Amino acid sequence: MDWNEVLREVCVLECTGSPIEVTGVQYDSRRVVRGDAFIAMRGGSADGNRYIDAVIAQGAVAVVTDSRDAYAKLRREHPEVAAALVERGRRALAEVSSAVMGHPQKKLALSGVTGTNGKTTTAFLLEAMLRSVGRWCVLIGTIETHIGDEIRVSPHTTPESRDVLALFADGVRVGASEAVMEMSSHALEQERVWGLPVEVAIFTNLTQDHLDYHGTMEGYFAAKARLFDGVGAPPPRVAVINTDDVYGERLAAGIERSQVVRYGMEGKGDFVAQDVRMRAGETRFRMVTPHGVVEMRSPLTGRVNVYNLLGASAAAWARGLTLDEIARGAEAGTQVPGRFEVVPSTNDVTVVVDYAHTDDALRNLISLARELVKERGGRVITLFGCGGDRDRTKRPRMGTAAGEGSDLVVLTSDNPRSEEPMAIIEEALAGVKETGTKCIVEEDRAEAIEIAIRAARAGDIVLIAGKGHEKVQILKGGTVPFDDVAVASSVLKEIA
Ligand SMILES: CC(=O)N[C@H]1[C@@H](OP(=O)(O)OP(=O)(O)OC[C@H]2O[C@@H](n3ccc(=O)[nH]c3=O)[C@H](O)[C@@H]2O)O[C@H](CO)[C@@H](O)[C@@H]1O[C@H](C)C(=O)N[C@@H](C)C(=O)N[C@H](CCC(=O)O)C(=O)O
Ligand SMILES: Nc1ncnc2c1ncn2[C@@H]1O[C@H](COP(=O)(O)OP(=O)(O)OP(=O)(O)O)[C@@H](O)[C@H]1O
Ligand SMILES: N[C@H](CCC[C@H](N)C(=O)O)C(=O)O
Ligand SMILES: [Mg+2]
Repeated sequence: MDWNEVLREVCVLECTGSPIEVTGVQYDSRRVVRGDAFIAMRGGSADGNRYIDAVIAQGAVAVVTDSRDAYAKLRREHPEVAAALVERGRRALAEVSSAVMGHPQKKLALSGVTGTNGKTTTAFLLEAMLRSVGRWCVLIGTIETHIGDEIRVSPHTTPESRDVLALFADGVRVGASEAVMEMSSHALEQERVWGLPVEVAIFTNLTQDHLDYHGTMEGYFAAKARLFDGVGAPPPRVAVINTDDVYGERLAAGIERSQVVRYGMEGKGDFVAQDVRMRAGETRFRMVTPHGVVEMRSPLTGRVNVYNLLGASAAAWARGLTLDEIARGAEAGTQVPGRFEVVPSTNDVTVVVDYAHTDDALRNLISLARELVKERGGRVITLFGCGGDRDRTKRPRMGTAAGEGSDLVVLTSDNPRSEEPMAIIEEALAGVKETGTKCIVEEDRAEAIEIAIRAARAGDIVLIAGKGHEKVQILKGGTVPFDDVAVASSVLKEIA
């Protein structure tokens, strides 16, 4: 595409260079090939401007930067390359990518999901509902990316705008008409979603996480709330909000330019669940809405999934589905990998792998487990760890949450990343100790899983929390394959 045409759509402060053709866009020097435009972005650990010489050597024909120094150097040393100076690199990345890729975001109806917990599950459910009426979707989120029937690995929950737009373009090529995307607080803050026209925005809840990045709960809330203002795009047409959540209620009260649809279980919303009946592998409830009442049935387990079903249903309604279609789609929504996933076994111990990695999620998970073992008089054994290079203040809180509801806690590692595993464990242990619950510490996660399962008696439930679908353990020395379900499964076979 003609570079001057591209620049017409970008907020440019200054530019130089003769007309050229660009064939692609990259923000990571390692991915640049001949004919690309490179957008240099300054980040927390690297500076794209440092790679400008390298990308030119690799064949980049245009370079965009928000650094005046880098721009001046470019003009001096590489006059043959088209250069543009912009206010903000990430915004330019979205604008350039959109122009080069032919604005794929305009060809899809986009639903965006944000909140601390439940984004992945809600997105999967909404996709299932849309698919059940024959609409082809692009799904972007933590576990995997779907382009219609094709499944790809997700490097991030919410990728950079360039990658989102490339996935949208692939979706359009295979006939997708809808996109469903998780929008993490990191992505909203960094404007990875700049210029995406969100049709329906969903807010699931807000509880403590990621304070290492956002500083305070107010900062974290402000990042999530940006989805509802529109990030380089108009506000969403419909805002679907869990108003049982205090932050959700605050958010809803401040919205003026979108249609607000409230959901919850406490009777005051538009989409409300009544008469909830739950057991392992099945949840039923009556969904009362301004448009009628429908019986809902889902293979997902637990109260948190009632919320996820309500949010997805309200969004599906906003996308034009009838209540009967929504109920059929909910029934078709299958197990989300690593979310209350029961490990198959012939033992009379139930082992569940779940992605709970905040104190709120742990509390919900443990109270659900407690309800399930109540009748058979079983105990709840909870295994967890806390991520390294992530919010340290949530560690003791997670410890307390695990200790309060469980009969036995097994404390271990969960992606220590650059940190010392035992130092993370100590911080979480302080929280468990406050509760007085017995706690076994075992740094090695595979050993810890074995200890937890071997400690269980008939009728008990073992919760393996924090890693869910993840297939690796990230350690200082490198990343190694690791799969909670596979490890638990082999222990269960050994003791069968
Ligand atoms: C804190 C955070 O969000 N960091 C992300 C962010 O980093 P950054 O802006 O600091 O960028 P940087 O790594 O310093 O690099 C600056 C620029 O130099 C470029 N570069 C860098 C090296 C090189 O050799 N060549 C090169 O061109 C990079 O591509 C980038 O354009 O942008 C980078 C490029 O996209 C991401 O890789 C990086 O994710 C890091 C690894 C990360 O761990 N992110 C997590 C916290 C995250 O984003 N998580 C949320 C979900 C959280 C949840 O599930 O609750 C997510 O949306 O995935
Ligand atoms: N609506 C909810 N409210 C509270 N907790 C929930 C809810 N839905 C799921 N959970 C808990 O949170 C865990 C993660 O769920 P899910 O993956 O759907 O959330 P997420 O917001 O996508 O998380 P992440 O930000 O890490 O990608 C689940 O395994 C479960 O323990
Ligand atoms: N995607 C989230 C949750 C990861 C959960 C846990 N497994 C961890 O590594 O902390 C994050 O990157 O913070
Ligand atoms: Mg997710």
